Amino acid sequence: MTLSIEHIGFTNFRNYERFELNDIGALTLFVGPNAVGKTNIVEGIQLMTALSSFRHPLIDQVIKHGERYARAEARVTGDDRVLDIVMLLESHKRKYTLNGKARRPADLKGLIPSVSFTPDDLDLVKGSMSVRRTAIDALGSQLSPNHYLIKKDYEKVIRYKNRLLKEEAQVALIDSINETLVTCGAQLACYRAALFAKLAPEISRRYADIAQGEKLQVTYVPSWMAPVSRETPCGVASFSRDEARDALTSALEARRGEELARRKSVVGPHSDEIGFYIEGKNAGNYGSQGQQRSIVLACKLAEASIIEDMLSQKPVLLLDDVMSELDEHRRHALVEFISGDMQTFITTANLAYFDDSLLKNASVVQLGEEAKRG
Ligand SMILES: Nc1ncnc2c1ncn2[C@@H]1O[C@H](COP(=O)(O)OP(=O)(O)OP(=O)(O)O)[C@@H](O)[C@H]1O
Repeated sequence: MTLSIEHIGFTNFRNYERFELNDIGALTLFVGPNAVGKTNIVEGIQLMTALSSFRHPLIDQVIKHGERYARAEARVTGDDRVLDIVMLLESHKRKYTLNGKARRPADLKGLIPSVSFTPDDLDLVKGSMSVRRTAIDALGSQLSPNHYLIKKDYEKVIRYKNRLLKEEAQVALIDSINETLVTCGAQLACYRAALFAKLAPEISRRYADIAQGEKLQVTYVPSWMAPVSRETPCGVASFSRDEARDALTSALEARRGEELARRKSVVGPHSDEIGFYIEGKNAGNYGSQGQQRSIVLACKLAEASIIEDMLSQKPVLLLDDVMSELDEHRRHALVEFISGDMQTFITTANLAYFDDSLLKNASVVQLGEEAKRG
């Protein structure tokens, strides 16, 4: 399956009153000064493909100041198919249609997946554990609507449980919510573990290519085994759903007193641990900036290959101002990847980062003052 985006249009989206792009090819470069709206375009495309934004905005933040609604449309074509996807943001709600029919985000996930790479992605290695958990669930959600739905259910359960703990509700009530937590928590942990089993070796392989054979290990430790020492890697855990249910149930019982005392839920996938280790050392604590950047790049390339493998659909690549973050060698690795046949959108303030061989195959969209005014 080879679907690609042929047209995008935004109305009242961020700083754009109207932005439109037609006859989109394999590689598009958006060039312009700071604050002109380059990232806003990438965000719009991400909301139409991954159906999420790396900025995690509230709906109202995306609607142009002073307007009531925002609308984005994308025409996706390929394999004799024409898909018109529309997203409407209004009254704190986000609604999608596909060829005129209302669709839930879960129905559209994976249809035209995307991989984004932004300067904030460095937090994947340096940032808190929650950044890594969010990233794995965002990928899982594109690969499987069930991963997305279970994650949403789990988030609801954990919010409710935390409220009960905060209000010092009866223990019986907390025990009963724990039963639901075990059902969706075990399932979510299984989805994550299955995804890591594919992703971790691919990230390590990509990293070795970028970093001249250096050994990177990616680890996944479910909450019932955590906390573990972050000083030594302990692989990717593997378990069946029943094993996950039993382990989660036991851990919740064992740490019930702690949860009541701290008035906060401490066991469950929201406490799973994900780590990167270079030659056995925690890359978040000991990796150089260059090594951390290589890990992020390896993650992104691995993500793209896993999506293609699992969905038989190449993802759209969204690269927001990352060339300036990478040195010559890593830029080269990325450009080689781009030069494959994945549809790619890149933003930059400086075309000098791109060599002529790339530019001659690209369509360059100059964004200027008129874009700023919409
Ligand atoms: N809801 C909104 N309504 C109107 N304007 C908005 C809205 N949200 C963001 N903006 C404007 O969008 C602009 C920023 O756009 P964007 O982040 O895409 O810039 P950029 O071109 O990527 O800049 P840089 O190169 O500095 O990262 C800012 O001027 C900001 O005020």
